[in-house]
Amino acid sequence: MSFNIIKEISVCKGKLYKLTHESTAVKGTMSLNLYVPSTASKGKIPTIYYLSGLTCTPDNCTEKGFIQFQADKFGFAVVYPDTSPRNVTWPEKANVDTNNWALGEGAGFYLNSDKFENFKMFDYICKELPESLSESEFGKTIDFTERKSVMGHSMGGMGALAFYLKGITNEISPYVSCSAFAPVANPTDCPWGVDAFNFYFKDGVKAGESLDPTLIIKSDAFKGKKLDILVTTGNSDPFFKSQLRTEKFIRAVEDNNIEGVSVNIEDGFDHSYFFVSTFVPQHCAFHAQKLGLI
Ligand SMILES: N[C@@H](CCC(=O)N[C@@H](CSC=O)C(=O)NCC(=O)O)C(=O)O
Repeated sequence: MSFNIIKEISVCKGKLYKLTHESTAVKGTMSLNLYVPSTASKGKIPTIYYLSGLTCTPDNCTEKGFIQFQADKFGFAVVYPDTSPRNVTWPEKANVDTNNWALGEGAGFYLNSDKFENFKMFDYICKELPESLSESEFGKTIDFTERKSVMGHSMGGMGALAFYLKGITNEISPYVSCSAFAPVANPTDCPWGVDAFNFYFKDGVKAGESLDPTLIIKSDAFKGKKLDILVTTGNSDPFFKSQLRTEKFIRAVEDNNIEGVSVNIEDGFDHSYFFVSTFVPQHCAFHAQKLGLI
């Protein structure tokens, strides 16, 4: 077994596994949570990967997202990865401000840094993690690699959108569907994204363009495409104007005549897990339908 089971917890009708494993991509020990639902289905159980936001560990959404109820209802497994490598030894000359919660640990931005060797979260989430999870290791047969969808919040919403779109163009193994809560939708044009790309890439923001959902979706490769994306953002989110750039994403979708992308701006909701958990049932039903579970 390549994963250490730190804890097995009864949650809803299924089991939550708190896991660690040694990652080659990030050159260190990574933590994650896995929820295995109660489903009695004979076929393989599909998987939703949940990508968290800035400052999160695998536990934030596990404890406050209430996805487990939906996983039992529809019959999917949920993988909650960490948001960065941990216990990083920074090069002295990098002069990293470890008090900045939007960079470094907890803020891996789902990219492959060419400045810091541990920060290869793109490779870790898209390749190493699904390929390392063995389908029969956790008591049921789970499809971690093919019948899979991706969901994320904020920085993780950016990751979810970028990964899904890169799957469509066959740069990585594809996801069936994508949903995002308050995603950082145009990171090359907001302070979190600009700071992160300048921090992680030698070429700064230019190198970040290939991970920017708004820039990807407005490219010729997506003209007139039919996609399966659901985005929900609250208009009382304190980051709505300064960081999320939802309106730029909507315009890119419209300008490129893309179908199958729903963006809902919900009145009065903020950026917290009160907001996320409110819309989790809707997002899970969307994925369940696309994954053929309903
Ligand atoms: N410094 C604050 C704010 C950090 C914050 O709001 N993080 C969000 C994601 S923001 C974009 O990626 C989050 O998910 N926080 C965790 C939670 O459980 O709410 C702080 O440290 O709270």
